[in-house]
Amino acid sequence: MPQNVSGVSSGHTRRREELKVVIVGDGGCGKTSLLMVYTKKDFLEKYIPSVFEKCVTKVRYRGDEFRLNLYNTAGKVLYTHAFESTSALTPDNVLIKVLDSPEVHHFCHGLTIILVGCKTDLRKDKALARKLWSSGQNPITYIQGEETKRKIKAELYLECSAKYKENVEDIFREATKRALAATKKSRKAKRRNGFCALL
Ligand SMILES: Nc1nc2c(ncn2[C@@H]2O[C@H](COP(=O)(O)OP(=O)(O)OP(=O)(O)O)[C@@H](O)[C@H]2O)c(=O)[nH]1
Repeated sequence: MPQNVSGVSSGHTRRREELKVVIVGDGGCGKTSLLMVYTKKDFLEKYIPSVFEKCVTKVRYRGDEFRLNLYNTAGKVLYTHAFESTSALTPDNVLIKVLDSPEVHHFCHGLTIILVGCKTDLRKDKALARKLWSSGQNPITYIQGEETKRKIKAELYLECSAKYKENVEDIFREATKRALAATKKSRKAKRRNGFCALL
């Protein structure tokens, strides 16, 4: 979610971009860990259910620096959208939860959605796989993740393991890239609309 603020940099007045990323997903699916590893390079094994939190970090993209406002929502209530790639959660559940999520409607209406499959390392966990099989379930595959992305009209499906710090940076780089592209698009549309209104 892009926002603009004025800033002064290197003696020149220039527009500094602020971007907003809201993370929603099931309780315990790994949202806080994803944020902690990205912002503090720190992974906690212990599960502490979170309440709504905000943190701010800076990100560099194509030589420019942007402010990333990161919002972590409480999973118990139910964008980057996260789900655990090995949980009982099926892609259809994701679809329903995403579309029904008040956070999505409140924060992300009309904006870029990235679906994230978390804890991919657990796909290799044999004990967990047995547990899932015994209840007739399977870990979610990459293909299922991609299908869900199409269903929910997300722009992108990415997978990560916060525990092993795999693909974490990529998620926020993609979020930055796509938020910037969305800003550009909406500015163009506004300019077009403004021109029409004057006529
Ligand atoms: N194996 C593995 N465990 C993870 C990973 N990411 C998070 N966990 C564990 O999963 C548990 C829940 O992670 P959180 O990041 O707190 O989950 P959350 O989505 O923020 O949960 P809520 O605060 O309830 O919304 C913790 O015990 C983490 O250590 C991962 O990539 N791999």
